[in-house]
Amino acid sequence: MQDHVLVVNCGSSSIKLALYGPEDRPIASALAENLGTAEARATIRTNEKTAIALPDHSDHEQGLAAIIDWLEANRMLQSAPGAVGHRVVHGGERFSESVVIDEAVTDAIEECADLAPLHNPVNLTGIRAMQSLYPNVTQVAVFDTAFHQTLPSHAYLYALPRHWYEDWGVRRYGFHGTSHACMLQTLSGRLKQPSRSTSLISAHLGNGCSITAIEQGQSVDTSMGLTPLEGLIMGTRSGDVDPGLFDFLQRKGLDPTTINQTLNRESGLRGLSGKTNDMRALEQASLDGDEHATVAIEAFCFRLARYIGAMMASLTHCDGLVFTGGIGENSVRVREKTVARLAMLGFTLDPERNRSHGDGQQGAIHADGSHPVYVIPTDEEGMIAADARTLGAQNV
Ligand SMILES: Nc1ncnc2c1ncn2[C@@H]1O[C@H](COP(=O)(O)OP(=O)(O)O)[C@@H](O)[C@H]1O
Ligand SMILES: CC(=O)OP(=O)(O)O
Ligand SMILES: [Mg+2]
Repeated sequence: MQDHVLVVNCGSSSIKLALYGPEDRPIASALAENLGTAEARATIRTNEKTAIALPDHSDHEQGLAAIIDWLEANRMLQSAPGAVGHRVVHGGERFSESVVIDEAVTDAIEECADLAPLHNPVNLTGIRAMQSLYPNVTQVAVFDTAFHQTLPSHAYLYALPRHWYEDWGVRRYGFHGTSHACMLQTLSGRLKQPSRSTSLISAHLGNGCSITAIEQGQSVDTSMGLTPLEGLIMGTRSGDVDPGLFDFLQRKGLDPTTINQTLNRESGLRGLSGKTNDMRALEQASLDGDEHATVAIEAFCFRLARYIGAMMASLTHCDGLVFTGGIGENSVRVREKTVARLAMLGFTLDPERNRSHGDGQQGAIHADGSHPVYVIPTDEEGMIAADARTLGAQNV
Protein backbone atom coordinates (compact mmCIF):
# COMPACT_ATOMS: atom_id res chain seq x y z
CA MET A 1 0.00 0.00 0.00
CA GLN A 2 1.55 3.27 -1.15
CA ASP A 3 -0.69 5.57 0.89
CA HIS A 4 -0.16 7.56 4.01
CA VAL A 5 -0.99 6.02 7.39
CA LEU A 6 -2.30 7.89 10.42
CA VAL A 7 -1.61 6.75 13.98
CA VAL A 8 -3.93 7.96 16.72
CA ASN A 9 -3.37 7.66 20.47
CA CYS A 10 -6.20 9.22 22.47
CA GLY A 11 -5.64 9.89 26.17
CA SER A 12 -8.18 11.26 28.63
CA SER A 13 -7.66 14.90 27.66
CA SER A 14 -5.10 14.61 24.89
CA ILE A 15 -4.52 13.26 21.40
CA LYS A 16 -1.18 12.16 20.00
CA LEU A 17 -1.29 11.76 16.25
CA ALA A 18 1.45 10.74 13.82
CA LEU A 19 1.40 10.79 10.02
CA TYR A 20 3.53 8.32 8.07
CA GLY A 21 4.40 8.64 4.38
CA PRO A 22 4.35 5.84 1.80
CA GLU A 23 7.69 4.33 2.90
CA ASP A 24 6.75 4.31 6.58
CA ARG A 25 8.60 7.56 6.97
CA PRO A 26 7.19 9.78 9.76
CA ILE A 27 6.16 13.11 8.20
CA ALA A 28 4.39 14.94 11.01
CA SER A 29 3.27 14.47 14.58
CA ALA A 30 0.70 16.38 16.56
CA LEU A 31 -0.21 16.77 20.19
CA ALA A 32 -3.56 18.21 21.31
CA GLU A 33 -3.82 18.90 25.03
CA ASN A 34 -6.34 20.12 27.60
CA LEU A 35 -9.24 18.93 25.44
CA GLY A 36 -12.62 19.76 26.89
CA THR A 37 -11.25 22.85 28.66
CA ALA A 38 -10.86 26.53 27.80
CA GLU A 39 -7.10 25.87 27.42
CA ALA A 40 -7.48 23.34 24.57
CA ARG A 41 -4.56 23.71 22.17
CA ALA A 42 -2.57 21.74 19.64
CA THR A 43 0.96 21.74 18.27
CA ILE A 44 2.16 20.10 15.11
CA ARG A 45 5.75 19.09 14.50
CA THR A 46 7.03 18.77 10.99
CA ASN A 47 10.49 20.14 10.30
CA GLU A 48 9.40 22.91 12.61
CA LYS A 49 6.88 23.28 15.40
CA THR A 50 3.56 25.07 14.74
CA ALA A 51 0.86 25.90 17.27
CA ILE A 52 -2.68 25.71 15.91
CA ALA A 53 -5.73 27.28 17.45
CA LEU A 54 -8.54 25.04 18.64
CA PRO A 55 -12.02 26.27 19.48
CA ASP A 56 -12.60 26.65 23.24
CA HIS A 57 -13.55 23.35 24.88
CA SER A 58 -12.67 21.35 21.76
CA ASP A 59 -13.42 17.66 22.23
CA HIS A 60 -11.46 14.77 20.70
CA GLU A 61 -13.42 14.90 17.45
CA GLN A 62 -12.88 18.64 16.98
CA GLY A 63 -9.21 18.30 17.93
CA LEU A 64 -8.66 15.53 15.37
CA ALA A 65 -10.56 17.45 12.69
CA ALA A 66 -8.46 20.59 13.30
CA ILE A 67 -5.18 18.66 13.07
CA ILE A 68 -6.26 16.89 9.89
CA ASP A 69 -7.46 20.18 8.33
CA TRP A 70 -4.01 21.63 9.03
CA LEU A 71 -2.24 18.60 7.49
CA GLU A 72 -4.45 18.88 4.40
CA ALA A 73 -4.05 22.65 4.09
CA ASN A 74 -0.28 22.24 4.33
CA ARG A 75 -0.32 19.49 1.68
CA MET A 76 0.98 16.75 3.92
CA LEU A 77 -2.18 14.73 3.52
CA GLN A 78 -3.63 15.31 0.07
CA SER A 79 -6.23 12.55 0.16
CA ALA A 80 -7.68 10.14 2.69
CA PRO A 81 -5.00 7.95 4.34
CA GLY A 82 -4.72 4.27 3.38
CA ALA A 83 -5.31 3.17 6.97
CA VAL A 84 -5.62 4.53 10.49
CA GLY A 85 -3.99 2.71 13.41
CA HIS A 86 -5.35 3.29 16.92
CA ARG A 87 -3.60 2.57 20.19
CA VAL A 88 -6.12 0.72 22.37
CA VAL A 89 -4.97 0.15 25.93
CA HIS A 90 -7.07 -2.82 27.07
CA GLY A 91 -7.95 -5.77 24.84
CA GLY A 92 -8.66 -8.21 27.68
CA GLU A 93 -8.00 -11.86 26.80
CA ARG A 94 -9.65 -11.54 23.43
CA PHE A 95 -6.89 -9.93 21.35
CA SER A 96 -3.41 -11.34 20.98
CA GLU A 97 -2.70 -9.32 17.86
CA SER A 98 -3.80 -6.20 16.02
CA VAL A 99 -7.17 -6.35 14.24
CA VAL A 100 -9.24 -4.46 11.67
CA ILE A 101 -11.94 -2.61 13.59
CA ASP A 102 -15.54 -3.62 12.95
CA GLU A 103 -18.60 -3.47 15.15
CA ALA A 104 -17.70 -6.66 17.03
CA VAL A 105 -14.28 -5.17 17.84
CA THR A 106 -15.69 -1.87 19.10
CA ASP A 107 -18.17 -3.87 21.23
CA ALA A 108 -15.27 -5.87 22.70
CA ILE A 109 -13.28 -2.68 23.42
CA GLU A 110 -16.35 -1.30 25.15
CA GLU A 111 -16.67 -4.48 27.23
CA CYS A 112 -13.07 -4.04 28.41
CA ALA A 113 -13.80 -0.45 29.50
CA ASP A 114 -14.57 -1.68 33.01
CA LEU A 115 -10.96 -2.88 33.22
CA ALA A 116 -9.44 0.37 31.90
CA PRO A 117 -11.95 3.13 32.65
CA LEU A 118 -9.37 5.89 32.15
CA HIS A 119 -8.21 4.62 28.78
CA ASN A 120 -10.66 2.51 26.74
CA PRO A 121 -13.58 4.98 26.58
CA VAL A 122 -11.32 7.70 25.12
CA ASN A 123 -9.67 5.21 22.78
CA LEU A 124 -13.19 4.49 21.47
CA THR A 125 -13.88 8.20 21.13
CA GLY A 126 -10.81 8.45 18.89
CA ILE A 127 -11.94 5.47 16.82
CA ARG A 128 -15.44 6.88 16.34
CA ALA A 129 -14.08 10.32 15.45
CA MET A 130 -11.83 8.86 12.76
CA GLN A 131 -14.62 6.61 11.46
CA SER A 132 -16.81 9.64 10.95
CA LEU A 133 -13.98 11.64 9.28
CA TYR A 134 -12.93 8.71 7.07
CA PRO A 135 -15.86 6.29 6.74
CA ASN A 136 -14.23 4.31 3.91
CA VAL A 137 -10.77 3.89 5.42
CA THR A 138 -9.65 0.74 7.28
CA GLN A 139 -9.24 1.42 10.99
CA VAL A 140 -6.93 -0.89 12.92
CA ALA A 141 -6.74 -1.45 16.69
CA VAL A 142 -3.32 -2.15 18.23
CA PHE A 143 -3.62 -3.31 21.84
CA ASP A 144 -1.20 -2.60 24.70
CA THR A 145 -2.23 -5.95 26.19
CA ALA A 146 -1.73 -8.11 23.06
CA PHE A 147 1.98 -8.88 23.48
CA HIS A 148 1.35 -10.13 27.02
CA GLN A 149 -1.15 -12.82 25.99
CA THR A 150 1.72 -15.31 26.23
CA LEU A 151 2.01 -14.82 30.02
CA PRO A 152 1.84 -18.21 31.74
CA SER A 153 -1.01 -18.71 34.26
CA HIS A 154 1.41 -18.67 37.23
CA ALA A 155 2.35 -15.13 36.18
CA TYR A 156 -1.10 -13.81 35.31
CA LEU A 157 -3.20 -15.28 38.12
CA TYR A 158 -3.59 -13.36 41.36
CA ALA A 159 -3.82 -15.46 44.52
CA LEU A 160 -7.53 -14.69 44.80
CA PRO A 161 -10.71 -16.79 44.71
CA ARG A 162 -10.63 -18.52 41.34
CA HIS A 163 -14.14 -17.47 40.36
CA TRP A 164 -13.10 -13.79 40.36
CA TYR A 165 -10.95 -14.68 37.38
CA GLU A 166 -13.48 -17.01 35.80
CA ASP A 167 -16.52 -14.74 36.29
CA TRP A 168 -15.01 -11.26 36.07
CA GLY A 169 -11.66 -11.62 34.33
CA VAL A 170 -9.68 -10.55 37.39
CA ARG A 171 -6.10 -11.35 36.32
CA ARG A 172 -2.91 -9.59 35.34
CA TYR A 173 -2.99 -8.40 31.72
CA GLY A 174 0.11 -6.22 31.33
CA PHE A 175 0.41 -3.07 29.21
CA HIS A 176 2.88 -1.12 27.03
CA GLY A 177 3.08 -4.34 24.97
CA THR A 178 3.77 -2.41 21.77
CA SER A 179 6.82 -0.76 23.33
CA HIS A 180 8.11 -4.00 24.87
CA ALA A 181 7.63 -5.73 21.49
CA CYS A 182 9.57 -2.87 19.88
CA MET A 183 12.47 -3.52 22.31
CA LEU A 184 12.42 -7.23 21.40
CA GLN A 185 12.47 -6.43 17.68
CA THR A 186 15.22 -3.80 17.98
CA LEU A 187 17.49 -5.82 20.27
CA SER A 188 17.09 -8.96 18.11
CA GLY A 189 18.05 -6.89 15.06
CA ARG A 190 21.06 -5.51 16.90
CA LEU A 191 22.20 -8.93 18.02
CA LYS A 192 21.48 -10.33 14.52
CA GLN A 193 19.39 -13.17 15.90
CA PRO A 194 15.72 -14.09 15.45
CA SER A 195 13.22 -12.67 17.97
CA ARG A 196 12.28 -16.20 19.02
CA SER A 197 15.84 -16.68 20.33
CA THR A 198 16.04 -13.37 22.21
CA SER A 199 15.49 -12.97 25.97
CA LEU A 200 15.57 -9.62 27.73
CA ILE A 201 14.24 -7.38 30.46
CA SER A 202 12.51 -4.35 28.98
CA ALA A 203 11.96 -1.31 31.23
CA HIS A 204 9.55 1.18 29.66
CA LEU A 205 9.82 4.36 31.73
CA GLY A 206 7.60 7.17 30.45
CA ASN A 207 4.70 8.80 32.26
CA GLY A 208 3.38 5.27 32.69
CA CYS A 209 6.14 2.78 33.61
CA SER A 210 6.27 -0.99 33.27
CA ILE A 211 8.86 -3.71 33.06
CA THR A 212 8.60 -7.01 31.18
CA ALA A 213 10.60 -10.23 31.15
CA ILE A 214 10.76 -11.62 27.62
CA GLU A 215 11.94 -15.23 27.29
CA GLN A 216 12.73 -16.42 23.76
CA GLY A 217 10.54 -13.78 22.18
CA GLN A 218 7.56 -14.14 24.52
CA SER A 219 6.34 -12.03 27.42
CA VAL A 220 6.58 -14.27 30.51
CA ASP A 221 6.25 -11.71 33.31
CA THR A 222 5.31 -8.06 33.57
CA SER A 223 4.79 -5.49 36.29
CA MET A 224 1.39 -4.02 35.34
CA GLY A 225 -1.67 -6.04 36.24
CA LEU A 226 -5.46 -5.89 35.94
CA THR A 227 -5.05 -2.18 35.21
CA PRO A 228 -2.05 0.04 34.38
CA LEU A 229 -1.79 1.00 38.06
CA GLU A 230 0.21 -1.95 39.40
CA GLY A 231 3.99 -2.24 39.62
CA LEU A 232 6.59 0.49 39.29
CA ILE A 233 6.36 4.02 40.66
CA MET A 234 5.14 6.21 37.75
CA GLY A 235 4.66 9.91 37.04
CA THR A 236 1.30 10.18 38.81
CA ARG A 237 0.48 6.51 39.58
CA SER A 238 1.47 4.80 42.82
CA GLY A 239 2.32 1.37 41.43
CA ASP A 240 2.21 -1.38 44.10
CA VAL A 241 0.57 -0.58 47.43
CA ASP A 242 -0.72 -2.79 50.24
CA PRO A 243 -4.31 -3.83 49.32
CA GLY A 244 -5.13 -3.21 53.02
CA LEU A 245 -4.80 0.50 52.18
CA PHE A 246 -8.26 0.56 50.57
CA ASP A 247 -10.14 -0.48 53.70
CA PHE A 248 -8.00 1.83 55.84
CA LEU A 249 -8.70 4.85 53.65
CA GLN A 250 -12.41 4.08 53.42
CA ARG A 251 -12.55 4.03 57.20
CA LYS A 252 -10.87 7.43 57.08
CA GLY A 253 -13.85 8.62 55.02
CA LEU A 254 -12.49 8.50 51.44
CA ASP A 255 -14.80 6.98 48.85
CA PRO A 256 -13.52 4.40 46.31
CA THR A 257 -13.64 6.84 43.39
CA THR A 258 -11.50 9.38 45.25
CA ILE A 259 -9.04 6.68 46.29
CA ASN A 260 -8.75 5.40 42.74
CA GLN A 261 -8.31 8.91 41.29
CA THR A 262 -5.68 9.73 43.90
CA LEU A 263 -3.71 6.54 43.25
CA ASN A 264 -3.86 7.21 39.50
CA ARG A 265 -3.40 10.96 39.31
CA GLU A 266 -1.91 12.38 42.50
CA SER A 267 0.56 9.69 43.50
CA GLY A 268 3.84 8.35 42.08
CA LEU A 269 6.58 10.94 41.53
CA ARG A 270 4.02 13.73 41.90
CA GLY A 271 2.76 12.44 45.24
CA LEU A 272 6.20 11.72 46.67
CA SER A 273 7.71 15.03 45.62
CA GLY A 274 4.59 17.09 46.35
CA LYS A 275 5.57 18.92 43.20
CA THR A 276 5.63 17.39 39.76
CA ASN A 277 5.41 14.16 37.80
CA ASP A 278 8.13 15.34 35.44
CA MET A 279 11.42 13.51 36.02
CA ARG A 280 13.49 16.20 34.32
CA ALA A 281 12.04 18.88 36.61
CA LEU A 282 12.59 16.63 39.63
CA GLU A 283 16.24 16.11 38.74
CA GLN A 284 16.71 19.86 38.57
CA ALA A 285 14.85 20.40 41.86
CA SER A 286 16.99 17.73 43.51
CA LEU A 287 20.18 19.41 42.27
CA ASP A 288 18.80 22.63 43.77
CA GLY A 289 18.53 20.91 47.16
CA ASP A 290 14.86 19.86 47.27
CA GLU A 291 14.85 16.83 49.58
CA HIS A 292 11.42 15.59 48.56
CA ALA A 293 12.52 15.54 44.94
CA THR A 294 15.64 13.57 45.92
CA VAL A 295 13.57 10.99 47.81
CA ALA A 296 11.11 10.67 44.92
CA ILE A 297 13.95 9.82 42.51
CA GLU A 298 15.55 7.43 45.01
CA ALA A 299 12.23 5.61 45.57
CA PHE A 300 11.63 5.40 41.81
CA CYS A 301 15.05 3.78 41.23
CA PHE A 302 14.78 1.49 44.29
CA ARG A 303 11.41 0.09 43.14
CA LEU A 304 12.73 -0.31 39.61
CA ALA A 305 15.85 -2.18 40.78
CA ARG A 306 13.71 -4.52 42.92
CA TYR A 307 11.56 -5.29 39.90
CA ILE A 308 14.58 -5.94 37.69
CA GLY A 309 15.75 -8.43 40.31
CA ALA A 310 12.31 -10.07 40.30
CA MET A 311 12.25 -10.25 36.49
CA MET A 312 15.65 -12.04 36.51
CA ALA A 313 13.90 -14.88 38.35
CA SER A 314 11.43 -15.17 35.46
CA LEU A 315 14.16 -15.76 32.88
CA THR A 316 16.58 -18.60 32.19
CA HIS A 317 18.83 -16.35 30.12
CA CYS A 318 19.14 -12.60 29.56
CA ASP A 319 20.56 -11.01 26.40
CA GLY A 320 20.19 -7.59 27.94
CA LEU A 321 18.48 -5.14 30.25
CA VAL A 322 16.93 -2.43 28.11
CA PHE A 323 15.92 1.09 29.17
CA THR A 324 13.35 2.95 27.07
CA GLY A 325 10.63 5.67 27.27
CA GLY A 326 11.22 9.34 28.05
CA ILE A 327 12.95 8.60 31.37
CA GLY A 328 14.69 5.39 30.30
CA GLU A 329 16.13 7.00 27.18
CA ASN A 330 17.15 10.31 28.71
CA SER A 331 17.81 10.09 32.43
CA VAL A 332 21.48 9.30 33.04
CA ARG A 333 20.83 9.56 36.77
CA VAL A 334 17.93 7.09 36.90
CA ARG A 335 19.94 4.50 34.96
CA GLU A 336 22.98 5.06 37.14
CA LYS A 337 21.11 4.88 40.45
CA THR A 338 19.10 1.84 39.40
CA VAL A 339 21.93 -0.25 38.01
CA ALA A 340 24.15 0.66 40.99
CA ARG A 341 21.81 -1.58 43.04
CA LEU A 342 22.25 -4.54 40.68
CA ALA A 343 25.96 -5.35 41.00
CA MET A 344 25.17 -8.62 42.80
CA LEU A 345 23.14 -9.67 39.75
CA GLY A 346 26.07 -8.98 37.45
CA PHE A 347 25.09 -5.55 36.06
CA THR A 348 27.53 -2.63 36.10
CA LEU A 349 27.40 0.52 33.98
CA ASP A 350 30.26 2.28 32.30
CA PRO A 351 29.73 5.89 33.47
CA GLU A 352 30.97 7.44 30.23
CA ARG A 353 28.89 5.14 28.01
CA ASN A 354 25.87 5.83 30.23
CA ARG A 355 26.38 9.57 29.79
CA SER A 356 27.10 9.57 26.08
CA HIS A 357 24.04 7.46 25.30
CA GLY A 358 21.92 9.75 27.40
CA ASP A 359 20.86 11.66 24.29
CA GLY A 360 18.35 9.03 23.23
CA GLN A 361 20.61 7.20 20.78
CA GLN A 362 20.58 3.41 20.72
CA GLY A 363 23.53 1.83 22.44
CA ALA A 364 25.21 -0.36 24.99
CA ILE A 365 26.06 1.34 28.27
CA HIS A 366 27.42 -1.49 30.44
CA ALA A 367 30.98 -1.84 31.69
CA ASP A 368 33.20 -4.52 30.18
CA GLY A 369 32.45 -7.87 31.84
CA SER A 370 28.92 -6.84 32.94
CA HIS A 371 25.68 -8.40 31.71
CA PRO A 372 24.61 -6.20 28.77
CA VAL A 373 22.57 -3.03 29.40
CA TYR A 374 21.15 -0.98 26.52
CA VAL A 375 19.34 2.27 25.91
CA ILE A 376 16.95 1.84 22.99
CA PRO A 377 14.47 4.51 21.82
CA THR A 378 10.93 3.21 21.66
CA ASP A 379 8.77 3.68 18.58
CA GLU A 380 5.24 2.73 19.53
CA GLU A 381 3.79 4.87 16.74
CA GLY A 382 6.03 3.21 14.14
CA MET A 383 4.93 -0.25 15.31
CA ILE A 384 1.25 0.81 15.15
CA ALA A 385 1.74 2.31 11.68
CA ALA A 386 3.34 -0.93 10.43
CA ASP A 387 0.41 -3.06 11.68
CA ALA A 388 -2.13 -0.57 10.28
CA ARG A 389 -0.41 -0.63 6.89
CA THR A 390 -0.24 -4.44 6.76
CA LEU A 391 -3.84 -4.99 7.84
CA GLY A 392 -5.05 -2.06 5.71
CA ALA A 393 -3.45 -3.63 2.61
CA GLN A 394 -5.09 -7.00 3.36
CA ASN A 395 -8.47 -5.34 3.81
CA VAL A 396 -8.83 -3.54 0.44
N1 LIG B 1 16.40 14.65 29.55
C1 LIG B 1 15.56 14.08 30.41
N2 LIG B 1 15.99 13.75 31.64
C2 LIG B 1 15.16 13.18 32.54
N3 LIG B 1 13.87 12.86 32.27
C3 LIG B 1 13.39 13.15 31.05
C4 LIG B 1 14.21 13.77 30.05
N4 LIG B 1 13.45 13.92 28.93
C5 LIG B 1 12.21 13.44 29.22
N5 LIG B 1 12.18 12.97 30.48
C6 LIG B 1 11.03 12.42 31.21
O1 LIG B 1 10.29 11.48 30.49
C7 LIG B 1 8.96 11.44 30.99
C8 LIG B 1 7.96 11.41 29.85
O2 LIG B 1 8.19 10.26 29.11
P1 LIG B 1 7.41 9.96 27.73
O3 LIG B 1 7.84 8.61 27.28
O4 LIG B 1 7.62 11.08 26.79
O5 LIG B 1 5.92 9.98 28.24
P2 LIG B 1 4.60 9.31 27.68
O6 LIG B 1 4.41 8.07 28.48
O7 LIG B 1 3.54 10.34 27.95
O8 LIG B 1 4.82 9.05 26.20
C9 LIG B 1 8.81 12.68 31.88
O9 LIG B 1 8.93 12.32 33.25
C10 LIG B 1 10.02 13.52 31.47
O10 LIG B 1 10.46 14.37 32.49
C1 LIG C 1 -1.05 1.79 29.74
C2 LIG C 1 -0.32 3.02 30.14
O1 LIG C 1 0.20 3.12 31.24
O2 LIG C 1 -0.21 3.96 29.22
P1 LIG C 1 0.54 5.36 29.34
O3 LIG C 1 1.97 5.05 29.63
O4 LIG C 1 0.36 5.95 27.97
O5 LIG C 1 -0.15 6.13 30.40
MG1 LIG D 1 5.83 8.10 24.80
